[in-house]
Amino acid sequence: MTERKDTIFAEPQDIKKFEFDQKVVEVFPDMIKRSVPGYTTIIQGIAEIAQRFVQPNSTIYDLGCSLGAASLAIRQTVDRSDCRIIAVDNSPAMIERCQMIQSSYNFAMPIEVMEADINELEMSSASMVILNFTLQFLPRGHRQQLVNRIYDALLPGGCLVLSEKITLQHKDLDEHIIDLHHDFKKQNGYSDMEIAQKRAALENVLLPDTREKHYQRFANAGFNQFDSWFQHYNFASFIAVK
Ligand SMILES: Nc1ncnc2c1ncn2[C@@H]1O[C@H](C[S@+](CC[C@H]([NH3+])C(=O)[O-])CC(=O)[O-])[C@@H](O)[C@H]1O
Ligand SMILES: O=C(O)C(=O)Cc1ccccc1
Repeated sequence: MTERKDTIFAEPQDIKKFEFDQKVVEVFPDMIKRSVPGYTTIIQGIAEIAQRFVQPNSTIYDLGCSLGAASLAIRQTVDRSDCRIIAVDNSPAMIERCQMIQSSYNFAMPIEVMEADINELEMSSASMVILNFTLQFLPRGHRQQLVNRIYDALLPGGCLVLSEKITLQHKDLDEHIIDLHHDFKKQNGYSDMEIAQKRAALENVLLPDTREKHYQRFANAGFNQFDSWFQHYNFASFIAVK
């Protein structure tokens, strides 16, 4: 096994931990597209899934919405005036910019942009809940309770779309896929130094689980229909239906 390049530049304890601050907000659309393989495809897929699952007189929750890319894609394709989107994030900088972006559009479907911790958010009458690369930033001890509460808030036939960075079950294969992800970042213009520093900054901030762990949480919450609908390297999206 060749020496991993990303251990040369950065000692985790020397790098400031990653946070969703104003500096990240300014570069976020570019950053996430260049860092997450398949991000644009996933956003488009969420909009198409919404066309099948959004029910009349219901609510859609976009949890950890950032700038609201998923909410905007849904409003552009479903746009029902009898439904509403509640887009939630606990980053003041993200919420301020998300509010500006969303209010610049004129859709029939209203959106409420809310600064809150999703672990404390009351939810109800949901036909669709989106966790698009958000659960991975919550402490692992909080994840099952959130998935349980999402299940309880969903209407019968409603769905949860969960997109996550994942750890592959087999360590050697996981290492290969991590390298392929880093190659993806390099192809998108990041240097070895930038990749290593981001990896160190995300250490103990972004905590990926295995696919099997996500499936276990779905089943524990009460979902009996769930599977993946997209994967590119160690980035996957799952759908669970109540
Ligand atoms: N406890 C919390 N409560 C609320 N928000 C939180 C919490 N923890 C983290 N966040 C928020 O979750 C988001 C994760 S980014 C989501 C991308 C978006 N979904 C997208 O489809 O573009 C993913 C990424 O950057 O890789 C950030 O905006 C955090 O502030
Ligand atoms: O997992 C990674 O290496 C990332 O860079 C994902 C990511 C993308 C955007 C903000 C934070 C983390």
